[in-house]
Amino acid sequence: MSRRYAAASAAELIVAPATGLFDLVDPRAGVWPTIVDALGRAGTRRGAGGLSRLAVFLGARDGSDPAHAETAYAVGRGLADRGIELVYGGGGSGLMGRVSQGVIDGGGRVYGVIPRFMVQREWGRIGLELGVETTVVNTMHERKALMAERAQAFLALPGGLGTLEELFEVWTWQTLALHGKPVGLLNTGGFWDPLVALLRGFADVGFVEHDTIDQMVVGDQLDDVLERLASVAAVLRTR
Ligand SMILES: C/C(=C\CNc1ncnc2c1ncn2[C@@H]1O[C@H](COP(=O)(O)O)[C@@H](O)[C@H]1O)CO
Repeated sequence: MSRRYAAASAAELIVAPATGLFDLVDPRAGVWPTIVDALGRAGTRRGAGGLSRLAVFLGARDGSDPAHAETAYAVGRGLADRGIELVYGGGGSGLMGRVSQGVIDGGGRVYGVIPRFMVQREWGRIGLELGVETTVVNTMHERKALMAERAQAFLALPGGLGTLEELFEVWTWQTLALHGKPVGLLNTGGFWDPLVALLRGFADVGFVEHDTIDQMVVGDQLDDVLERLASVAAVLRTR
């Protein structure tokens, strides 16, 4: 628990005693990135168009195509290079483990939010690594709310039911104007093409706005996707 700030009532902050820095940081106050930047660990480049905290939703499994694991790791390295904090579900397995390992290896920042029952099942990222901050919450709902609050934009990589659930929740909240944060799909190997086609079909028959789908950033290059997320964020901010 933070000394200067009360952590979210239902959340319990795990601190890294090796640094002692986390004691002074409210996970939601944005102080942590400032401290890390001051220490010069976060790289020299600011995130594309000012994005500095990105939530990534992705599989707790690797899937059968090794390209997805490679991409997830590369995305982690890419976020570290750009000084963008990874906000994610705190897991250590599958693509979740890969992306967070990429960030750690690149010397970047990881902010994980994981429900207690997953920690008890040892699904969380193990160990207290430099640059990794983990918040343990009581429920899946609290986890998603905290991630959504912390991140400035959302990006889905390949995954399964959990990934879809997380993606659709933040996307639905955006259409309801509960937040103005952009949502994107990293379309490695055309993974998301069937979903986009399905949703375009929904729009054709009047259940989804075409604009809603057009605003979703879909691309297979991280640089391009990050730039477009930052542009959409600027547009949504003006609404
Ligand atoms: C599947 C295996 C272990 C499960 N470990 C998980 N660790 C963390 N988070 C998980 C885990 N399983 C499901 N989740 C939740 O769904 C999201 C990703 O799920 P998907 O269904 O794989 O897309 C994740 O963010 C969690 O919400 C053993 O291999």
